[in-house]
Amino acid sequence: MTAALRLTNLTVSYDRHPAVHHVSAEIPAGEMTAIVGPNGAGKSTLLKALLGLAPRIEGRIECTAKRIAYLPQQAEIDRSFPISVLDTVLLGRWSRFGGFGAAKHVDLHDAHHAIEAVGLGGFERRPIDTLSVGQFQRVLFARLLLQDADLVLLDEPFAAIDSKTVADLMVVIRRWREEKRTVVAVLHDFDQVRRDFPHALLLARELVDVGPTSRVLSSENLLRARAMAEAWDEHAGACEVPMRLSA
Ligand SMILES: Nc1ncnc2c1ncn2[C@@H]1O[C@H](COP(=O)(O)OP(=O)(O)OP(=O)(O)O)[C@@H](O)[C@H]1O
Repeated sequence: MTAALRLTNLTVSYDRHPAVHHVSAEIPAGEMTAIVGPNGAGKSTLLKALLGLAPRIEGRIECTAKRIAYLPQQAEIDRSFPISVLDTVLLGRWSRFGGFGAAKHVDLHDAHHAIEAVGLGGFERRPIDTLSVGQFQRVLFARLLLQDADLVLLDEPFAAIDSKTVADLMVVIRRWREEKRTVVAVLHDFDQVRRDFPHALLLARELVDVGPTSRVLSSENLLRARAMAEAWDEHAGACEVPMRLSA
């Protein structure tokens, strides 16, 4: 197995309180991996650490991907400003045309294509604050398509999304896999994970298991994850390196 991501003894903390603790794991390249675990298990924090967005990271993250795309939870996105569907999707190319550059013909072509691919043809001029949650999630997927990343990180992509939209967006995710891109998604629906994601990482602040989904989501592991999450001391401090006494 080629690893897209290798985590070694990764600890991520907020204000010196660890949210993810001593995690070592490999995520296979070109595969679909689900990150699962109870509420507050550290799943979103782990994704943010992979992007370098977490405040304090110890341990090691090795990543073979050149381009990473990230879909945050919808609740974290402010869509109250007046920007159209097309312009939002074009932001996926922002790193190529820069803050003051104009989108090229090819970018516009790809944006229209991506909007069609997520089933939103005809919505190009609609302001994003007029869209339903499911329609807006389609827009965000179209933006991911434009990013052309080899590692795609999705944080709860299907929260509050109906089954038709989930099915349509799963088509996009499966296509990424066929194109040998690596997909890592935080998910809560175990049935969906068992059905669609061959690999899983079960987190309860610490790693419970990582590997084939059928093994990782065993009832023993799920019970263990729940017990570990319930026993976690929210106020625990960061591990201190023992002070060495000099003679
Ligand atoms: N910005 C932050 N500042 C301080 N603590 C935070 C911050 N973000 C998350 N935490 C804490 O880190 C812990 C892990 O949170 P995280 O959001 O990573 O869990 P999660 O597994 O994604 O949860 P959920 O399934 O509920 O979305 C929680 O105790 C949370 O309160």
